[in-house]
Amino acid sequence: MPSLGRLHLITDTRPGRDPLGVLRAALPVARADLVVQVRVADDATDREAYELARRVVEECRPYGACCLVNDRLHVALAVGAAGGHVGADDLPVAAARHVLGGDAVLGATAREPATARAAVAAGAGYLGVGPCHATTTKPGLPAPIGPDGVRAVAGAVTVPVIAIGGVTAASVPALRAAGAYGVAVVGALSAAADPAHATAELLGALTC
Ligand SMILES: Cc1ncc(COP(=O)(O)OP(=O)(O)O)c(N)n1
Ligand SMILES: Cc1ncsc1CCOP(=O)(O)O
Ligand SMILES: [Mg+2]
Repeated sequence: MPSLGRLHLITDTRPGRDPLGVLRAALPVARADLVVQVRVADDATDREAYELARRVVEECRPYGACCLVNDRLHVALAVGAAGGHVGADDLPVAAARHVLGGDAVLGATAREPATARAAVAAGAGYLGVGPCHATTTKPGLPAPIGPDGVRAVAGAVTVPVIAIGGVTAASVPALRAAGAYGVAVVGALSAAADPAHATAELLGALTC
């Protein structure tokens, strides 16, 4: 199985955003280093999630980039995505692994070492850890854990840790130094004036 990409682009489907446009800008720059997580609003229909995920899988294929689907694992299976990501309000990790099968990529959200270890024991292949920094992208999140929180989780598991929440190219070095394997971003690419350039900056920070 190819190694997990280090830059996770999470789709931004809020009004005024252009998730496929951002993806088309990022793909030629990041290629197989890119993981695209299809994330739609909670009130989006399954059909809307399916149509977006289907197009993301098609766009990713020529570049060898990996497409994951957030929360809706039946959509992941339906479009032939590489896997999915689950958190506390979604299927439990063991159930998600059962649904996706042993070879799929499965990520789980964790903020603390104990939950991180439990998620890995239940079948998670990577962990999304955060919020690392303040973000307005998702309301109602707990307080940011910062690089120290990332260090605590990364020290407790052997699977890749993907730092999420308010991540910018400027914050990547400290997160990497804390043990993050990669980062997941919404706003850093979706709100960028030049998403291709922003992708190159994030990748540069991740690989130096
Ligand atoms: C890489 C990554 N990490 C964390 C999350 C958050 O997942 P979750 O806690 O289930 O929240 P929602 O994204 O479903 O609102 C993620 N999606 N990706
Ligand atoms: C879905 C999610 N879970 C924790 S932070 C976050 C949103 C991250 O978005 P941004 O990169 O714009 O801060
Ligand atoms: Mg979720």
